[in-house]
Amino acid sequence: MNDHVTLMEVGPRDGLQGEKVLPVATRLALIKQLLAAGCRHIEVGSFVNPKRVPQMADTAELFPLLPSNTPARFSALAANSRGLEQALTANADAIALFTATSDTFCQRNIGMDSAQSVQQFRELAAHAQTAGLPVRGYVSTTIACPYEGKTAPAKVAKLAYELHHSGCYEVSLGDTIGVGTPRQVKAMLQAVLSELPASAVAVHFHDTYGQALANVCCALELGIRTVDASVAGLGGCPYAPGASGNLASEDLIYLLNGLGMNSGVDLPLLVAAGEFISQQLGKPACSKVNQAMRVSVKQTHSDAKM
Ligand SMILES: CC(C)(COP(=O)([O-])OP(=O)([O-])OC[C@H]1O[C@@H](n2cnc3c(N)ncnc32)[C@H](O)[C@@H]1OP(=O)([O-])[O-])[C@@H](O)C(=O)NCCC(=O)NCCSC(=O)C[C@@](C)(O)CC(=O)[O-]
Repeated sequence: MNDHVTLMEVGPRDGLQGEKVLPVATRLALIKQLLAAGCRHIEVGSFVNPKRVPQMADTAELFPLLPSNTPARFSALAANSRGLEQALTANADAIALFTATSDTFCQRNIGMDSAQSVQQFRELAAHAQTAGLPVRGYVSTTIACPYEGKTAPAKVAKLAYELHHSGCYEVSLGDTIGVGTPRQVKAMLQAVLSELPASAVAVHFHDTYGQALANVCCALELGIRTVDASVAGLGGCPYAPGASGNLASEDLIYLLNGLGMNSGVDLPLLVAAGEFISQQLGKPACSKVNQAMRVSVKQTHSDAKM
């Protein structure tokens, strides 16, 4: 059994896109802390319409400031050909492209239906590969859509197959509004794994109903070894009403450590990164691990006073 699990740290993109606008220097400081904690796959930002997602407006300024002497891979999300050109100019290490099972969600998010977005996806993926840029694909609303309801697993499998065959090295399956439970997630993943090898699949859970870690266990049992998560549990798609933050990276690493699985990520340093960004946002970190550690630190301090 392969005991290594890759954390795809999406906090600087998926996490921060749903929070208040932060300066580039703060986004950079977060990324440096994530690097120090051992994160090696970081989605740094997105190249989209800044009027629609102002939190990601300065991603082009952020890229040249990233450390160059690191084994980490810095990726960016793009929603159209202009975004792809920006990612190429920025020398991103990889590009993340996006589609969803739901026409309404696609329309609200990128102004086209699912079939049109797949067509655009193929064109962008071909262009990126010609330019030597690895492509990661997202399929959103894999369990349910906030506008259209439940998603059939066969629909997810068909889309995942199409993205994989358009050249994605990996397809990340998003439970965008975090409603899935392990039974539904298992059915969806089994459908996808009948078309794609587990090595080409990642999972991306939001934690709206507290099911994200249970769903990760389900994915691990099925052989999937890449998990997206966001430091401090930040985030959520601005076009998915009701979606709460992503699975917190700290909680994921705590789980993996407990299972004896290696991620290469240092939990205390990751917790520090979560505390840092939460302070910048003026709110407590959503991660259970951060909350537990704050309580135990307070307890130690009050014990010391006695
Ligand atoms: C797709 C677009 C860009 C189409 O953009 P549009 O606004 O729908 O229409 P447009 O193509 O006519 O462009 C309108 C304006 O945007 C500008 N524009 C257009 N493209 C760019 C660009 N790349 N960079 C900078 N500016 C751009 C363009 O120049 C124009 O400027 P104006 O004339 O009004 O001044 C837009 O709909 C958009 O930005 N959507 C936001 C998409 C987004 O970031 N969604 C959140 C990420 S997806 C997600 O979170 C889910 C995921 C991946 O995490 C997985 C999961 O949880 O399931």
